[in-house]
Amino acid sequence: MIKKITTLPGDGIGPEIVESGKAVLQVIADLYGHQFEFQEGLIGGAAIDATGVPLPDETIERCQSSDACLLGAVGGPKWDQQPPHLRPEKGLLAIRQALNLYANLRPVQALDALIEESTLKPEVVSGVDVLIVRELTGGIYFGEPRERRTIDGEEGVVDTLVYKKSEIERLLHRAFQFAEIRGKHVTSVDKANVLESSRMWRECANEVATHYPSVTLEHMLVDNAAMQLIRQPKQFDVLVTENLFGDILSDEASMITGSLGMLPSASLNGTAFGLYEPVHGSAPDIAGLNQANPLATIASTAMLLRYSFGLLEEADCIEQAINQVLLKGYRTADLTNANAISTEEMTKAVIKEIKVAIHS
Ligand SMILES: NC(=O)c1ccc[n+]([C@@H]2O[C@H](COP(=O)([O-])OP(=O)(O)OC[C@H]3O[C@@H](n4cnc5c(N)ncnc54)[C@H](O)[C@@H]3O)[C@@H](O)[C@H]2O)c1
Ligand SMILES: CC(C)[C@H](C(=O)O)[C@@H](O)C(=O)O
Ligand SMILES: [Mg+2]
Repeated sequence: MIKKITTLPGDGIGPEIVESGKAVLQVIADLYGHQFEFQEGLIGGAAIDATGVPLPDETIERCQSSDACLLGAVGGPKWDQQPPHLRPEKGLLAIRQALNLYANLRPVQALDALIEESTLKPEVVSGVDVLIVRELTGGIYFGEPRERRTIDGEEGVVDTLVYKKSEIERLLHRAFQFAEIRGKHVTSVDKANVLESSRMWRECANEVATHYPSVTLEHMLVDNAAMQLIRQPKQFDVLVTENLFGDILSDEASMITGSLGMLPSASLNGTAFGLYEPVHGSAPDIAGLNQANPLATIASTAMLLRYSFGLLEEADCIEQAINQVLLKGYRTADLTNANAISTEEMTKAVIKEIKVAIHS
């Protein structure tokens, strides 16, 4: 099987962690007899520096002509003062929109090996398995107008939250479909006590729920959800929400796992194609130091194999290898204060476990 993968390293720690993900994919290809063809694309600050724009057309074309993409992260202080259309983050938003990647899966699993590293109590964390399904191509991230303007004679600003009903419904269907094969419970998170968009979201959730009789639906206001995620995360199975709420809640939920460096994601558009990336950003504070935790990116490659290539055994193999290295006590600096290993060492440790698993 020949599959084309476009890597988009981006900025900060992006190139380091994408290198890790690529190395793991290559080992899987070698050991299982697959052929993965890699090509690279420019995005974010790296693209701005090289071409003047955060998402060159060539990058979109490369992604469109591949079976899946693996992205590192974009952004950094170097570009923070740029106008909006010349910011690295614009490249990320634009690729999500160009490829119609509306469904963003952000699984949050508490691994037994990291129970002690979580900021929450072991009994609260143990066994947590939440799938956050975040809407990724609509909402306040993309609505127009968005501008500075004079309001009542003074300097003001406008951002706009827009959703079409069909955009909400297609995402909710995905969430319910995942719940059907998981814990059969959907928590739809909104701010229906204030926002009209949330009131429509709630109506859509109620309607979509009628198509999935085996799944229970609960509505939760986002402020309460932020608290409940920390108080009792095991009450959640699938948590579905709009773009901005999903962004914030997933970073919060990462602390259940012990580190933001542990959270993978898949961005899907309803076809087999997907873009896979860690939930975290470009971590400018540790960029280039070989300190970043590569496990979120490596876990994203497992999602890539599962969702875009249907390679379930291979995906499981990567996830088990991650578990094994953590059980053996390997930790990058985000997970320990003592005896931290480097990005490269962690990557090698995972690859070694994959090889051991396949040869045993
Ligand atoms: N998907 C993306 O490309 C993405 C996501 C979030 C933020 N960003 C961008 O990244 C830049 C920095 O943002 P930020 O500092 O708010 O968030 P961040 O996620 O980059 O970093 C937050 C903190 O977590 C740490 N961290 C993140 N990933 C880590 C890893 N793999 N291993 C170890 N530690 C890790 C960082 O060192 C930092 O202390 C900004 O320009 C932001 O816009 C990009
Ligand atoms: C960098 C930023 C645009 C992005 C987002 O808000 O979606 C990031 O925080 C993420 O979670 O992928
Ligand atoms: Mg985010």
